[in-house]
Amino acid sequence: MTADLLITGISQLVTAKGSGARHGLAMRDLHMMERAAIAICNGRIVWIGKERDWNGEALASVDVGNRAVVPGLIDPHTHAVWAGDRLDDFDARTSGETYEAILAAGGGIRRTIRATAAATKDELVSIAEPRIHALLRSGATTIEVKSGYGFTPAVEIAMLEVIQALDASIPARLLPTLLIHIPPVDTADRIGYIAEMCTELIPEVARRKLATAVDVFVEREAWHVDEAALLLQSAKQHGLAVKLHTEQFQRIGGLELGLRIGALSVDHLEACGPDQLAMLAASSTIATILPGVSLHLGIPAAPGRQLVDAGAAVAVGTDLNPGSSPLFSAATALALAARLNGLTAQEALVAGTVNAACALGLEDAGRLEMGLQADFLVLEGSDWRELVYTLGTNPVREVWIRGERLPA
Ligand SMILES: N=CN[C@@H](CCC(=O)O)C(=O)O
Ligand SMILES: [Fe+3]
Ligand SMILES: [Zn+2]
Repeated sequence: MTADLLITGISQLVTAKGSGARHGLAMRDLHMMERAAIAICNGRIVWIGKERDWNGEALASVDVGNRAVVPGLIDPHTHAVWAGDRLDDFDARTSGETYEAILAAGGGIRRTIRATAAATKDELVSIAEPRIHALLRSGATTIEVKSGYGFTPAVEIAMLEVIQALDASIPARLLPTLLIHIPPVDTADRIGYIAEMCTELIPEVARRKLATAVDVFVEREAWHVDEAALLLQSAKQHGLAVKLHTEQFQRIGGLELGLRIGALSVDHLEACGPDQLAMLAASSTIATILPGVSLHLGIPAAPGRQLVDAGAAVAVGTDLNPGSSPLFSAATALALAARLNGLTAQEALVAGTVNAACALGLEDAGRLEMGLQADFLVLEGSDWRELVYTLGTNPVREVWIRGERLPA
């Protein structure tokens, strides 16, 4: 066999094997190979095995110096494109105000919507670029990015075009989601707004392939279940996958709607109750938990441990956004999931790789296997568990995408 490149000096190569989401305790089934090597051709993995078993020819080789290698992480939930800041909200919250009260008073997400509408597309690209780079440096080689700070169809489309432009200029793969975030303040306008989304925005997004999924925020201060159902049904009619932000603060039926409608994922789940665990476990919907939100807002952590024990397929994301989770590291999201949500290191790695890929409808990502794209991380240490153990510094030494190392 001839390869373009052979990666050697791998102390441990750790990956889930085989496609599909891992449910429950199967989230601990990782495959570990010591003193491994990876052969790459045209950006794809053509061989993985023990270094001593390689008998092909490689045009070049790189010795990673006795370090652990894991698949590139998948961040399945971010709002990385926004303008302005939420520092005044942060001041208010650290002085005792709640996130929901700030939102109800016209601040919070609405403040970011005003700032984002006032920015040009070029400005949004240049503000968001360093954020995506931070996620990439932290190990995320595939990143979902939501719109949702646009509000009007024109600005939502502009946000999705910004994500498209970022995707073209950054080596990470970006997956765009149309987020129908919050309703107009005036109750009387809600029905008209939903109609506009269903007849104008969603069809245009589907026609122009500007997003692969539609997400709706179900919450007392956002959309109610019957409203979300209309929006998500329209998404499905137009061939788009669906997702929900749900059970963040209140239980108002969003999770049940998500399962009924066949959502790819239900995200947040901080308020998910014990009676909902089995329902989620019996479904193919991924439970995406976002520990940065619990840390930043001081709200209860989603019951990650209970979800896994009940048999659900759990994914972890940063939820990078200015209001509820200014978390710029996918590796730290895994580290927090172990501390706040009770996942083991093994479960956290599966949650941040294969299961996160499934939350985005991707079958071909989050694993190191022959035939798949060579997206992987070389860690600083020789024991892969440092990825989930480390806090406050980057455990990721090198990020490789399509068989190429990103410049440091
Ligand atoms: N929960 C609603 N949406 C975002 C927060 C957006 C914001 O506060 O700007 C979230 O995922 O938490
Ligand atoms: Fe969120
Ligand atoms: Zn979110």
